[in-house]
Amino acid sequence: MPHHSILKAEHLYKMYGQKNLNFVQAVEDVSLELKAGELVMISGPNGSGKTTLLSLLGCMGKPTEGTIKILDCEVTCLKQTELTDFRLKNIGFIFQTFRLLNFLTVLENVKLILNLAGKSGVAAHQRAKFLLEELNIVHRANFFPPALSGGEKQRVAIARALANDPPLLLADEPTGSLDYQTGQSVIQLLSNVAKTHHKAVAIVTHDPRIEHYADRILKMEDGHLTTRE
Ligand SMILES: Nc1ncnc2c1ncn2[C@@H]1O[C@H](COP(=O)(O)OP(=O)(O)OP(=O)(O)O)[C@@H](O)[C@H]1O
Repeated sequence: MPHHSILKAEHLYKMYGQKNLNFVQAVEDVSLELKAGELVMISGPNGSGKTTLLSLLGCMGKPTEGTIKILDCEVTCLKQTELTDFRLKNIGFIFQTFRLLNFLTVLENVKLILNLAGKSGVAAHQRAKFLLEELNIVHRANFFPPALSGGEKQRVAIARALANDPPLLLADEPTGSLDYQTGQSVIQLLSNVAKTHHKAVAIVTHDPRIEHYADRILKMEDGHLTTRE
């Protein structure tokens, strides 16, 4: 069962462009809450604002209006430098295209996130190894990403997202580049992560298989959430 609140967004708006000039209201009056231990799916047609909403929740972009609280921090009030540090420690991101660094090994990709958060040496090495073991990909620790399959890359990306033990995981079409079976196992993994690691996991996706694992399904249309919280 879901537990305490991890994220609370209230009356979010995001406008691109300027009024009367290539103006797009991508997110309009969205309020939602994400709790520890739950997997929430955000679905909706192309252009309905899903990715924009996810980027606001992940503090990658500032809302035009509205507030976001993650744990006890009002993130919409943080300065850019504070936000970078906050994101590193509190939010794990998973993308359709994995976004691994091809010139680093699998182990180094995970260690880098730990290093950026101030953890280094043996502790960082052991933590990265532990996560790769947990995600069943430790046998590829010294490989470079281009040598991995899509499913293997996504496992590494999930290990990296978990590196600093963030309470919030955000995934944008995490199965979009994977075949059916691999996609299925990645979804199971994310569901497991929500339950066993007590993370709040939000997934933007068109993949109907995720519905089965979702504790809640939020639907977007024209920038609005059509399912009320
Ligand atoms: N950087 C940007 N500048 C201007 N308009 C943008 C920008 N990013 C997104 N938009 C517009 O905002 C609206 C919402 O886009 P968004 O990518 O959030 O939708 P989506 O639901 O994720 O779509 P898809 O399912 O196709 O990925 C669209 O009309 C899009 O064209």
